[in-house]
Amino acid sequence: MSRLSEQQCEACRWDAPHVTEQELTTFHRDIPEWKIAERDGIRQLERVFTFRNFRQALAFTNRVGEIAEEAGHHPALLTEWGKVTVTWWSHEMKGLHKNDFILAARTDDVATIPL
Ligand SMILES: C[C@H](O)[C@H](O)[C@H]1CNC2=NC(N)=NC(=O)C2=N1
Repeated sequence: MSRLSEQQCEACRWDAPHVTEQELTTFHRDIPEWKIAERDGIRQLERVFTFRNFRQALAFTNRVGEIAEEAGHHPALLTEWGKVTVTWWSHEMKGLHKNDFILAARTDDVATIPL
């Protein structure tokens, strides 16, 4: 199987399958820095990225915005001085779909490109 970040997102509908516990464990190995959080009974992937200042945090936020628009799948982004909190989940299905792991892996990829 190719790396998670290179896999394609599938159309995500409210009745799409949530990741199984086994898939979750497997996919998580590709994105070990991401925390699996639960808010209001909805599982989410969350990671905090740190930067030297607000401008860099904002530039990274926009990069994540670009990959989200390309995929038609959108995260919650909290941009602060020197840090961005990125949270992925599938709103329509109220949980985690493989798409979230793919986008988390792509987020890690864009974070390695110098700003
Ligand atoms: C119509 C449109 O494709 C949907 O509303 C998309 C947009 N982006 C989305 N992003 C995420 N993370 N979850 C969704 O369920 C979702 N739905």
